[in-house]
Amino acid sequence: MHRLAVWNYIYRKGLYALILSFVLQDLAFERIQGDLNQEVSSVAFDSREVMPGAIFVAISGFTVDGHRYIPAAIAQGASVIVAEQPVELPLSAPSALTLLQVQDTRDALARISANFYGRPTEKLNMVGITGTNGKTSISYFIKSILDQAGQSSGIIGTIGTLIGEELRKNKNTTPEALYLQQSFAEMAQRGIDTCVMEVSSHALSLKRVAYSSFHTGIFTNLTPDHLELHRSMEEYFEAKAMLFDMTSRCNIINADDPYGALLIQRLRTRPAALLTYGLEQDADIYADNISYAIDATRFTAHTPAGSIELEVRLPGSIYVLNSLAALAWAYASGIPLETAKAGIQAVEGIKGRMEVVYRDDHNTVIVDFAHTEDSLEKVLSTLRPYAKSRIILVFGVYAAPGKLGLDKRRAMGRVAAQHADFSVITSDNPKDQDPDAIIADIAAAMQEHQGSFKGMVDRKEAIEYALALAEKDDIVLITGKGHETSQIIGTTEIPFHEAQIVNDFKKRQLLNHGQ
Ligand SMILES: CC(=O)N[C@H]1[C@@H](OP(=O)(O)OP(=O)(O)OC[C@H]2O[C@@H](n3ccc(=O)[nH]c3=O)[C@H](O)[C@@H]2O)O[C@H](CO)[C@@H](O)[C@@H]1O[C@H](C)C(=O)N[C@@H](C)C(=O)N[C@H](CCC(=O)O)C(=O)O
Repeated sequence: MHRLAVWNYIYRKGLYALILSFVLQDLAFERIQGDLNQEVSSVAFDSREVMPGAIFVAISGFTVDGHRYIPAAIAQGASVIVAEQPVELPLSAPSALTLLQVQDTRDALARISANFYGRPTEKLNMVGITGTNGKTSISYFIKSILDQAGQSSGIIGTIGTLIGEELRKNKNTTPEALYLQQSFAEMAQRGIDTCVMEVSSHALSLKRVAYSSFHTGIFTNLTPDHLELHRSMEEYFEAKAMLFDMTSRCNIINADDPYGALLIQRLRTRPAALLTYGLEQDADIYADNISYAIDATRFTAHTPAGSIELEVRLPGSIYVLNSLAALAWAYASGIPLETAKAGIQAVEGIKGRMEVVYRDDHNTVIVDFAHTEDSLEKVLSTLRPYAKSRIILVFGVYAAPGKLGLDKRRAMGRVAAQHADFSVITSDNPKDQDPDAIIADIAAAMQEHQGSFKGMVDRKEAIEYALALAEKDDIVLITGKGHETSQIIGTTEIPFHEAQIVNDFKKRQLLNHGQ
């Protein structure tokens, strides 16, 4: 049974008497038809997950209209329908069915889910992290600090939802409101103190985190990404800024980022405390004496509570900044600096973040999540001082529509041509787009900028080609969204494990050389 169904089942069979009017608290309606005093068993926004006695919330989606599935939801046993469009109930609908019309069903889903699970964020120390880059590593650093401090934590983000030792995969970085509230409730029920979560701009715009309360908000930076949803950088910024309307205790902002500086101005007058971090001395938490090596970055971190020497086992200034954000959070939470230091230093590597997946006397192979021109440029320029010879890059551009997609391919091609010594252009979650056409667009941009490259549609073959090409002291860098555990080609999700492909190839290579 789906885990949500199990959870809903527990609620249904448990001590909770969930009366509809209780679940609908603080929700405004445009139309009410039916009984509000009935018991409800569960909440669903997907007809395929409806259980008998469920509230079905119809979402007008980007691909299909959820209102179309109301008859299916009723057939599955839904006893309450929440819609944002006028709805004609099928003649076969039971007379006891309640129909509610609201202005915005995404907003209603968030409110209903929070009420259904007992407003669990009020029982947790909630830390929300937003920004284009750095969210995942900051959440790892904070979790590790909490481990050192002997406090329990849960994580929600790119890696999935981690509750105790159990890691569940998420469809989205920040899941839909229903799944979120369910996870929060589970954390609260298990006595977890702190929930550290990545809050995407999609989640903020699409109200996935509405009616959640956060003690702390952290802002990392803003660079062009997801402009297919937000249309402009201003809109993207305003989406991210929404998190800070929900924070009650502390806002921690990267002062080095221009959008961070803008946010700092805006947050100065808010009741929540404001802490800034950055590489410049005018930030509240800052770093100096930075020394970079491929295995570790060492620096002195300064906080209002004193200074400490830190060693972060990840290359580049970006991880100095991300560890400063975690340090700022520890300082704001009253955690001793030595405990924070131990926590930060205990993080040995982060999946998909400059992750060294293979290293021997000849080569280093690194996998990174970079999938925007800005992050690709950052990763390549971070690695450059460490590269004794060439950087061979394997990359592609994930499916993005129209002009936006074309601009992205051109920009990524330019960055690769300017910063890598050789590139293998390949597929990166092309979804329903033609991978050959994507590669051709990138190749044209690389040619324009005098880059050396080869195009290969099959990502596995592309990785193996780059590995075979690598000579002594070359770094092979594999970037993109496809580093996760699957690729989406057409509508099929294909399992894909880059670290494994690299290690299998290297094993074969060693065997072939008789070693
Ligand atoms: C653009 C976007 O955010 N889309 C999300 C949206 O999809 P959608 O609106 O297209 O949904 P839809 O397929 O049209 O369906 C509409 C409704 O009909 C329902 N339905 C559908 C079929 C059916 O048989 N019965 C039924 O009831 C669906 O459950 C849904 O409620 O609602 C879906 C269900 O909640 C999400 O999974 C989906 O995220 C997709 C997978 C996605 O790729 N989102 C990305 C863009 C995203 O959110 N990214 C951010 C940031 C990532 C990062 O930078 O880290 C994230 O937080 O992940």
